[in-house]
Amino acid sequence: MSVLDEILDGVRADLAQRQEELPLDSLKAKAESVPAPQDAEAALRRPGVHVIAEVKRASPSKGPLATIDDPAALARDYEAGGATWISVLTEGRRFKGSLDDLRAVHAAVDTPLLRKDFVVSSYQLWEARVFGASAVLLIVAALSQEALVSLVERARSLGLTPLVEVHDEEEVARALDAGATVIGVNARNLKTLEVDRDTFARLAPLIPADRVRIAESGVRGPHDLLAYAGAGAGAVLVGESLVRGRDPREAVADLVTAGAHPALRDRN
Ligand SMILES: O=C(O)c1ccccc1NCC(=O)[C@H](O)[C@H](O)COP(=O)(O)O
Repeated sequence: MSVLDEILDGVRADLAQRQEELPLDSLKAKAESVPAPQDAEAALRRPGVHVIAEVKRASPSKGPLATIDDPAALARDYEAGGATWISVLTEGRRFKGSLDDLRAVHAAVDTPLLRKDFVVSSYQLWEARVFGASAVLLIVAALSQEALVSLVERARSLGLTPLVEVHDEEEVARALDAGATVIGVNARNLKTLEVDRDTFARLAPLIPADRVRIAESGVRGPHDLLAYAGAGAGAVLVGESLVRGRDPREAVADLVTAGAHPALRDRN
């Protein structure tokens, strides 16, 4: 069984429990009192190469990364550093995240939030909406094409920006067929968990320039942002190097400064 399959088994079990505790109709009723999400895609379409900073405690590839007792404080640092989006991992078993983290971060910052999880059901989109996300991750490798198309449409109908994640040529074609306008190329191979930063340069030419192209994983500092930008990235998604670093605000600010270089400004 692949790592992704193992993660998905746990996600489905946890989801079934939450659905039992709070039926979909009750969840939908909660959404009525939550303000509309921000236009997260528009934020990424402003000039420059954007930084998506991730609240990430642990991962299947590295195990524990950082304690993060106060995700809201970390998110405030990311916002002060100039992050365009903040990604909040909500998967509990392997990444040690939670919807409570998303709620806490939402209460603390104005920056658009990405619910970073393994979405397999529209129930999770409603959760994302209720807990304050403006965007959701949809991983092509985790979904049938029918489910992907349906979740992209449903996310948009809830005002959420779908970030559709791909790992190879076939998945790029599936993302485009599903109508994805924000596409993330994850350099982390979900079978081996190895990071190959060249994946973005290989796949980016297959993604039309009118889509937002996000380079995910393996960003260690401004030099990696600039390399991804040179290959066509409009944004980078960064987790480990920020949560393990000495000063997350400064680390985000350094990336944001690199992404705002005049040579990169008019590319989006
Ligand atoms: O990070 C992992 O080990 C991982 C394993 C299996 C599926 C997804 C995984 N990571 C999710 C991510 O996409 C990253 O958290 C994100 O791109 C940030 O990457 P990094 O800056 O390398 O922490």
